[in-house]
Amino acid sequence: MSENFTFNLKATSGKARLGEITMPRGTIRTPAFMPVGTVGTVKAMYLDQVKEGGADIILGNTYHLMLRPGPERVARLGGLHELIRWPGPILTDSGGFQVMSLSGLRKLDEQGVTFKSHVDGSLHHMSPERSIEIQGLLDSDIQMQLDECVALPNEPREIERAMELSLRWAERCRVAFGNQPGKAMFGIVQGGDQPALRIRSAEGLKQLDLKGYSIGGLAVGEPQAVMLDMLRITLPVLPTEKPRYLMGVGTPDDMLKSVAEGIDMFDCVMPTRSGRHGLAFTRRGKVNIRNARHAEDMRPLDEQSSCPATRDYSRAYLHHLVRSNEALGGMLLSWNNLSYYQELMQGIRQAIAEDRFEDFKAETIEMWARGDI
Ligand SMILES: CNc1nc2cc(C(N)=O)ccc2[nH]1
Repeated sequence: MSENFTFNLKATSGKARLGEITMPRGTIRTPAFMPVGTVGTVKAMYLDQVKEGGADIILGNTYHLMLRPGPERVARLGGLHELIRWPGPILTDSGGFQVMSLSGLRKLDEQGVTFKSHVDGSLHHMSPERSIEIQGLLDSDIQMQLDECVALPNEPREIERAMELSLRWAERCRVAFGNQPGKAMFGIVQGGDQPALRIRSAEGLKQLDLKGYSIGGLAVGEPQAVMLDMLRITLPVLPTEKPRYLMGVGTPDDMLKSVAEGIDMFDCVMPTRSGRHGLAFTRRGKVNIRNARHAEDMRPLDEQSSCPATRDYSRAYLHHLVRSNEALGGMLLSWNNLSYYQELMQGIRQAIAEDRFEDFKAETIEMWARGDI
């Protein structure tokens, strides 16, 4: 534990980095995968399971929490950690991405965004300052600047406009965040698939001397090769002694290749969302448990796993639960998938510690290439 936010780079293997973020609420082993706790719950999971499964930190979505239960109410109830009973670090996004993807966006200008709630149609305005205020009311440990993330492909002029606006909002968020020793505010690099804009965004954020840097504006429809190219362009510009967080990513393949470029933190709804839809992630690839071929297969997903959902339940039973739309189906597969994601992150950290990450990456991708088993 530390009364401050510190990042300790412990080892490298190529460009892959092994590190630790220490904060008052706990230590985050990096590379880290952050389960998404959208509205104060990692869907279909008990947070004890999330913790025991290896997660050091979870993510909360500001957009959802500001609409329900509301930031002032969460503050009255003692903050998000108290409310949801998660004692470890929580990272909150700014709300910007989901305002633009989920709400009825009404207006976006220099001051911020005005939008209609997808819950009850009520009108809301969020400025950079209000986003930081909300994240403070939630008692968030790592807070994100408000930014504008544009979809790809897109016009370079539009990408540039959104990137420059996000840079100005980063400065306003930095001022609004002030000085909170045990907490951090991360800037978000934008710039789409335009190398010069990515560099300008990263250079601009570096001037703000932030505690960490997110790579935004990716995993929004572009090919994986474009995403990786943007990492190769952006990461060398950022300070090596600060953590880098790739937002919304991703599949095991995405994460392995992004760690190889120097990413330290990930978040993605993939393991939980796909678990609820019957897709299991295992060491030997994906298993679509809805497929009829599992109907009488009494093998577990992986008898060698330490996760009860993976080791103790037959595919036949999982198939039955998912086909019957039973809640337990999504619960067991979410548990399996998060367990696999954390097992993968632990394998990544161990491989970097032993300077054999490239081999680990190749072996893991090859195991996956064999596909459904
Ligand atoms: C699922 N893909 C994804 N891309 C993201 C980009 C951002 C961003 N702020 O640029 C946030 C969340 C994101 N999720």
